[in-house]
Amino acid sequence: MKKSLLAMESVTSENEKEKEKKKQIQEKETLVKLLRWHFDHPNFRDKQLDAIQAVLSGRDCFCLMPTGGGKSMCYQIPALAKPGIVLVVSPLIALMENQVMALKEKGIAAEFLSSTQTLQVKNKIHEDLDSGKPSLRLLYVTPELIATPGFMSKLKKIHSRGLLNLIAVDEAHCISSWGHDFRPSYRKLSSLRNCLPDVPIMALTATAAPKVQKDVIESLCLQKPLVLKSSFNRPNIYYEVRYKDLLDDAYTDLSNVLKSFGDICAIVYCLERTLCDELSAHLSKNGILCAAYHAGLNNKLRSAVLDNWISSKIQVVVATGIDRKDVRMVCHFNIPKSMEAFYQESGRAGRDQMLCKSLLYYGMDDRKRMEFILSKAENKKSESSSSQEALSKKSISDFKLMVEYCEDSGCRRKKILESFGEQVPPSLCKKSCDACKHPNLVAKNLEELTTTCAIRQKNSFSRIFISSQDMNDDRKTSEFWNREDEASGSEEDISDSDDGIEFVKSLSKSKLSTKAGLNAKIDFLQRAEESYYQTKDKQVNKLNKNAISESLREASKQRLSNALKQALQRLGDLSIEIETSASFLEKECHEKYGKSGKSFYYSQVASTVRWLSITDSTQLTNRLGTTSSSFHSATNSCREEPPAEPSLSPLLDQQPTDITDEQLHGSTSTASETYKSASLKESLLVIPSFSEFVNCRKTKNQLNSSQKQSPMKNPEKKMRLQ
Ligand SMILES: Nc1ncnc2c1ncn2[C@@H]1O[C@H](COP(=O)(O)OP(=O)(O)OP(=O)(O)O)[C@@H](O)[C@H]1O
Ligand SMILES: [Mg+2]
Repeated sequence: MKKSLLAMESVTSENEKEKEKKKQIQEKETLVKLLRWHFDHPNFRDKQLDAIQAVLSGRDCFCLMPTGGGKSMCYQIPALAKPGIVLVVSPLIALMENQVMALKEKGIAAEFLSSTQTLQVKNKIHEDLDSGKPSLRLLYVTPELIATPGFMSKLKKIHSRGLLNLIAVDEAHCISSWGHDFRPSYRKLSSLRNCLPDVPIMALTATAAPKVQKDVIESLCLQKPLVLKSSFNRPNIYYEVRYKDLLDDAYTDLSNVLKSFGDICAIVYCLERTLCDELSAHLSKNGILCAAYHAGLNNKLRSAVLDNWISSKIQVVVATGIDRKDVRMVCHFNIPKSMEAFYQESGRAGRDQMLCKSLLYYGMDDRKRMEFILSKAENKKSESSSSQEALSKKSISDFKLMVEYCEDSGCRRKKILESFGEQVPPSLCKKSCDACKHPNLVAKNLEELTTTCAIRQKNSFSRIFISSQDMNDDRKTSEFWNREDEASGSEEDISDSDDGIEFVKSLSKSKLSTKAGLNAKIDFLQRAEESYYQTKDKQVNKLNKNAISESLREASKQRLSNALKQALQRLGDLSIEIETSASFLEKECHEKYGKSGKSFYYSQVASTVRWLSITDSTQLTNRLGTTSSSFHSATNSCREEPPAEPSLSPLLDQQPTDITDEQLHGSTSTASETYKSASLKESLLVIPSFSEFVNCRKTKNQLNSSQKQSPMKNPEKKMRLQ
């Protein structure tokens, strides 16, 4: 009896299992059909289906996938699988706009609510939500909106009608103060579970730090969530670092890189809005279709830039946060503050899985500036609480990892993945970073960087970097004015700014009104700069620090002499007297930049060293022979021509394949640029000081406005006016 009962039970459970299995297969088929029908993708990617099935069954889910891994699909498909609404919380208005636009193009009813919309549009969305049968499937909102009592009661009403299927918290790492992108407003999302207890929550992020993961799960009160993790490797991204201190001009270098890629779509990240604007202006001047995009622009202009970029009318955006799937290159013009931030931003490239490139411009001044900002934050936080102090210590150690990424000669990919705790087999990179592809060149650049910095540290102060001492003076903190603007945005507006900028705000005690116009700001900056240099110059005169000392000149001569020796080894014996030639070259540098200060002088020496490492015998003898007696005998006139411009595999790597690393001594420029620069220019462009730059801009502005004012200068306008 007992036996047969057991047998009966087992038959029943077998049947149930079968039924369950069948149901699952059917459900999977339905979901795949939805994916194919709406998105044209043949199949789900790794872990997507598990995530979708979990939330459809009412379970919470924590979804950790790399950038571009397809996280959005994990909440977009559930929105289509049953009637009702999926609420998506997103930190960036640009991301919301972008996704909503893409969904609408596919005929999917999606909207977003933010302060950027007109009242009319907002009212229409609210009407739909209040109706018995809303047509909306996906509603994107900012975390600030969730926190408003009015909106929360609306959500409760929708839920009471059984229409709220899922809450997806995108970029969920923003909730954690341990993350790279902490947004206090995200903290308010913890009320979601209390107010809407039985609505499944899905947290999505590409941030891998275990502490952040734990924090996200706890803060959102996820209950027994299905935790899904994928590898963070982005095999389609080629990683490269260029060293600003070894380049003649990073602006021009970037401009050349972008031009050499043709009409690709790119994002350039900058630390500050002013730099965004300046860089964008520089690139535009060089014929690159480009625009600045940041929270400082008015809504209309931001939308216009976004539209133009998405519709390919512009090629490059110089941005603080923006998205498109066919981005072929992401450039960081300043070092990011952490590996997480870098991974997230560089990951905006190649979301279509095609080859793409991450290019980081690393500069010592940028590094020092970031270190200063972080240490200032640490000082401030250590005065408040111990948890805050721990946090800022973490920021500093996070930044160290980023510096290692730039200053270490090892595989860049390995560095990224290991910083997220992933085990990396040596075969993983497959030469898809500059350190693996050109180890000798990278090592050489790093060596030169070390020398450059050592000498600079010893002998000069930079005219660009404002040292920590100087930062205590109000007049000298002016370069952070743009951050103050950023913080002045309305709460709901943010979504493109960084909540974690308070420490910078506190630095920026400038007396300048945040509402001041551009010209007022330029005037202010100019006065600040003048006073800065007046004070500095007084100090310098007193201590005679700015003079290019004999010992610095001697060190430069030595450097040039070493570079010359290497050049002669490479080119064969040209019977050049090394010491005399080195003196001649040093004198040239001194004559050109001796009066402009050490940085300029030193940069000219560095440039000459680089030139020596790639020049050919004809160019060398011409430069030395015509003006110096150092060239003693006829040169080997049958020397080979410099190599023809190599054919570039533009996205993966710009180094020529037929030239060894050893031949490319010391240059981070592309081979083509290097050869061009060797043959075309023997002298550096004169770099204007900030004042010169501002004056030139002012004159231009005045000219423009006087042209505008004078009808005679614009006959077309005059005719129209008449
Ligand atoms: N199953 C799939 N098959 C093919 N392509 C897919 C699939 N799922 C998503 N994609 C595509 O992958 C790209 C990246 O997707 P998505 O924007 O969702 O990534 P993400 O993980 O949210 O990245 P990020 O962290 O940068 O926000 C999109 O172009 C999307 O259409
Ligand atoms: Mg995403």
